[in-house]
Amino acid sequence: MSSSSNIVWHESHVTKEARQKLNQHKSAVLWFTGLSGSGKSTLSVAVEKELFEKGLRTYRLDGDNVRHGLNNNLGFSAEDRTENIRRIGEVSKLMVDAGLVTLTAFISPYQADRQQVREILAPDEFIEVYVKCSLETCEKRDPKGLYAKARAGEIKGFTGIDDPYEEPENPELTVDTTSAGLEESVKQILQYLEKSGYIPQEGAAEGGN
Ligand SMILES: Nc1ncnc2c1ncn2[C@@H]1O[C@H](COP(=O)(O)OS(=O)(=O)O)[C@@H](OP(=O)(O)O)[C@H]1O
Ligand SMILES: Nc1ncnc2c1ncn2[C@@H]1O[C@H](COP(=O)(O)OP(=O)(O)O)[C@@H](O)[C@H]1O
Repeated sequence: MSSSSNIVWHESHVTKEARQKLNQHKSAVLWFTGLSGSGKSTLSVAVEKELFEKGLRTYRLDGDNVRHGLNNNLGFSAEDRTENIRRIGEVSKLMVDAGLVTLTAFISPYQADRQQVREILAPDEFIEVYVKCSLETCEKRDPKGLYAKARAGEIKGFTGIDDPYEEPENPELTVDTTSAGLEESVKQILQYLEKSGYIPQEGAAEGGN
């Protein structure tokens, strides 16, 4: 809920549609959600690289550039996670307005918070990608050694250990990284984006009808 009053939205002459036309592609958010270690960062980096090389205008938001800056006053309580996701949702919306394909990589453990982000965007602007991975596999990977710390009681309220993760109810896409390798998962996401008209079909003639 906004606490500001007497604020009037100032329309820009350069619209989102004009920016999309200039960029020659739709703008949207690819919202990666999943447990720590499921592969959100790895996948978003790899997918962004592919999109960038195809000539799309992209930007990636993840913990390093958000929790160390914009959200450096937030921790991991339920309230702080909700505020974290709310701000990231609003920043993503601005980026979509700027014509970018935006990729976000946050645990975003609560269904209601993800739904809230979905609702501030148009239906085809929010693509929820559930990076599904068993806790057992995430814990085995433990790329930052945080599961070991959580199990040892050195981190309290760690997602999947003693804090909840609510699985997406109706994601646009689920990639199961327990069984699939990185290349296969990237391919699955790119195929979805092609099929849904966000990027040109592989092999389609350039400038064709
Ligand atoms: N308590 C607790 N629970 C979960 N994760 C923790 C915690 N403390 C620190 N970390 C590290 O912070 C990263 C998750 O930050 P997010 O901003 O994605 O979290 S959230 O969406 O607000 O829940 C997460 O990074 P990823 O491993 O990339 O998911 C962890 O490295
Ligand atoms: N299919 C896959 N997709 C993404 N990462 C994978 C996959 N298979 C194995 N991995 C590995 O899992 C780890 C995931 O770590 P990371 O991307 O930091 O996860 P998160 O951002 O969700 O915490 C990396 O070491 C990555 O190489």
